[in-house]
Amino acid sequence: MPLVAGVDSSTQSCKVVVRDAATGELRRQGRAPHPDGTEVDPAAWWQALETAVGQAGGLADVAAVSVAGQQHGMVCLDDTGQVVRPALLWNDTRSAGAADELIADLGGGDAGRRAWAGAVGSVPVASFTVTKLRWLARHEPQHADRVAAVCLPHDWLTWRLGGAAGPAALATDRSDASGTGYWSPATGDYRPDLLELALGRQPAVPSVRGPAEPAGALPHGAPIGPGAGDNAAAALGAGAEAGDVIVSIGTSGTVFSVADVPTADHTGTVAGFADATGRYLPLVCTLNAARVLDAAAGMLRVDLDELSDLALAAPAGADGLVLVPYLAGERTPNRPEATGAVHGLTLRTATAAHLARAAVEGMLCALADGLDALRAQGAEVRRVVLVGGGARSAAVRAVAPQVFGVPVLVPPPGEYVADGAARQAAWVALGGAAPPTWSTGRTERYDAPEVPAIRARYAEARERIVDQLRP
Ligand SMILES: Nc1ncnc2c1ncn2[C@@H]1O[C@H](COP(=O)(O)OP(=O)(O)O)[C@@H](O)[C@H]1O
Ligand SMILES: O=C(CO)[C@@H](O)[C@H](O)COP(=O)(O)O
Repeated sequence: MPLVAGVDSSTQSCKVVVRDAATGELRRQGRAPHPDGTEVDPAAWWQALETAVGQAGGLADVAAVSVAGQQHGMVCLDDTGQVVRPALLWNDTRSAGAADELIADLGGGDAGRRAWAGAVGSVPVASFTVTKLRWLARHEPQHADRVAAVCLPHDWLTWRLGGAAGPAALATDRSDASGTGYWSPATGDYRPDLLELALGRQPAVPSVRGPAEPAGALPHGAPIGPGAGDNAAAALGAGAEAGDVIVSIGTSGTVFSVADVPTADHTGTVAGFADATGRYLPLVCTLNAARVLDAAAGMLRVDLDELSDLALAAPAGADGLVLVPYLAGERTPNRPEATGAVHGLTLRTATAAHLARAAVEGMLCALADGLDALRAQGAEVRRVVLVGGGARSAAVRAVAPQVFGVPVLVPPPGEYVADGAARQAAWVALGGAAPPTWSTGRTERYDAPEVPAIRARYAEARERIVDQLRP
């Protein structure tokens, strides 16, 4: 049977899987790290992709490949196809003021937010590409003037894989286009007026391909799929069906479900994205997820497994110790300048175990707020499927049902974003109305009685934070 490849160019690393197109059986894989920071030269992603592809045995024998990637990052190209400046990533908060300006431009306040939600399904926050373009126009006019085309990380890698034949060859898919802030999932069209509102003129943008429509070809002729934003690819990789709710704990924390109808939450909490199958992906995103565990482990000078053991040694609720996890500022709630906080320190709670537990609970409470927001948009949350690097933590798996109040299903540890990209590539290679059915293997189920006191105490602490010090 033919082989297919899937790529996940995520915030922290590039992962490549090569799988059997029909069965999904894993044949080869590779990975390479990305540089730290919220501003990255796209050349570093290309280098990591080449390394990871090399480790995975190359692409010469695959029948198709697809690239999934971190959403929203602004990659600007000049008229020769050169990158104008390093990409601003989804977790770069410098464009928070630009988001406010854009909302003001459409009427301000509630009216402005309703106008944006009606136009593109989402209200702009610093993460979205449209706000980064406005920031560029205001702060780096010399760069803004050179922008001939703007695209996203996965679009740029797809284009490079296909030979980079000029900006006109750029292509994307619905899911990633829906995170720009200038494409409407409800109508399937770009909003050139909003693009112009942001940058002052209309640069070229990638053409939006259908869910299994090729976006280019490898040198040996194998098609390159349209790719996807990483969350939409995770939904495809985990085999999510309409109604399933996924929580992904990576650099970002995301809470999303596959829906048959688009959403338009004017509060801005739920982003009304598109998915990778032709449906929709209402999504809540936090800036603080797995790295909260990394930071807690660093503070306690333990590794991630030891952090998990410590957290499980403390009681549920950590005797009232709460960690508010806004270490990178926050997007949901929209507090780009916020910092983290620890509340409830007493002689009893000032232990490593209590702090470890509070870090796990605080991160999960922020995601539980996301579940509530999805419910408010009509999602029925009967159970949660947990994926991402953070799902490897035994403490996260055990505590999640206590905080979420529903059973938690954990598929075997894996690269679900890269798998989703591979499944899309199989769809492109094999054709048909739907992607092939692949098994994700044995899912573990975690049940525990809900402990409402954890979220109640967190809700008390959540508002008591201070903003970052200005240098
Ligand atoms: N055993 C573990 N326990 C807790 N966190 C883990 C474990 N293994 C990996 N991680 C975390 O997973 C994160 C990377 O997850 P991943 O989903 O690959 O992120 P991204 O897609 O944003 O690059 C890292 O921050 C790392 O700390
Ligand atoms: O901004 C979002 C979703 O809107 C993030 O989910 C990014 O897509 C980055 O993802 P990870 O690297 O954390 O997986």
